[in-house]
Amino acid sequence: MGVLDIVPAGVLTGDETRKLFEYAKQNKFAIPAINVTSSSTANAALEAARDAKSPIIVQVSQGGAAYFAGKGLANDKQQASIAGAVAAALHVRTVAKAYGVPVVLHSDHCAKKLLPWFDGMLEADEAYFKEHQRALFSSHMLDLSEESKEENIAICVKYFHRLAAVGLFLEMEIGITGGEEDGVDNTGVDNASLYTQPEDVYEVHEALSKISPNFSIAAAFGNVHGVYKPGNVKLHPELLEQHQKYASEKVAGQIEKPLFLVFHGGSGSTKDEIKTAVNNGVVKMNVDTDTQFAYLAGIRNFIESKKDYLQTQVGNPEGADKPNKKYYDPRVWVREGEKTLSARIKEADADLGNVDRL
Ligand SMILES: O=C(CO)COP(=O)(O)O
Ligand SMILES: O=C[C@H](O)COP(=O)(O)O
Ligand SMILES: [Zn+2]
Ligand SMILES: [Zn+2]
Repeated sequence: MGVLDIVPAGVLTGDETRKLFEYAKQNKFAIPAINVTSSSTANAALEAARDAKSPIIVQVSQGGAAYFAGKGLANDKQQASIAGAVAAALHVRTVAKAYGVPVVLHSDHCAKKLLPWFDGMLEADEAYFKEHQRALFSSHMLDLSEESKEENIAICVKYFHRLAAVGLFLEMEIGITGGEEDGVDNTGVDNASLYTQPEDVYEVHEALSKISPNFSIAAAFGNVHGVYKPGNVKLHPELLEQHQKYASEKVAGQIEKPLFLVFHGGSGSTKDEIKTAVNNGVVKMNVDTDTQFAYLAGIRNFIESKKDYLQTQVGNPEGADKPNKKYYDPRVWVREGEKTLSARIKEADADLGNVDRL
């Protein structure tokens, strides 16, 4: 019995996403969520999943989606971020089945000021639903963690009705992820808000579970975006156990771990931290900074080692008349980045226990 006995290959619906997360939680593994910015990075993520024989989450941030559409486009009304998110989704949809793996197609953090981006994606989901009886994406994230708890939950509830109507899964954030995301600078936030309280997590669960079971919670446990030298913010994945216990008691102990939890800021985390998080019901871990660095590594190494083949179109150490086309063709050097990116994703799969899961 494996994941493909539960959900199909290709892009999953919200219901299928929940079934996948339920299976992952029961079997104590989690799925990496990789931020992609192009068809090249998306393909590398799918390739890693195929090689690891595992499901994958492919996601776009607001800035990543704008990049997908093209940095030359205006984005004053989020038009590039909307078009890029749709383009990324259609690309992944078109090729996912060929890789033979289940894919959760997701959008990353959306703060209050970026809601027009969310609205645009949701309109695309609703249009796609009319034609195909399923939404374009599997899932979206709302991140109202900068607002009051009341407003955060109220906005999530409002949107969750609309998401549920077209079978979408929702990820929400309560407590703040430190570091930076989409121009929201959380480097100086108060330390307490980096660690969410069990009562607050349960309040979210209570409000959202009345609408649909298809949601997850990114509760903060000292998470930080980016990789920095060790500082005073410490990751405490052991705190997540309290959220599960508190929620379990509230639902009269019918389920041991009622919550689907999400781990933001996966880059730079230790294997032990990841293991503890997964044991406490984390089903999704976001990795961006480490995969950005991994994509660079293959390209950088290629450019350095082939330096003398990349200065002129004709002429290299093998002869003044030798053509260099097979070195400067982007399919050669970008491919090197795809290989190192794919390798880093497979490392995340191993850390999360997401290997040989099909
Ligand atoms: O949480 C993330 C995306 O939402 C990724 O964080 P890192 O860049 O620290 O891996
Ligand atoms: O939110 C964190 C993700 O790493 C997205 O980052 P980004 O906004 O630079 O694309
Ligand atoms: Zn946030
Ligand atoms: Zn994040």
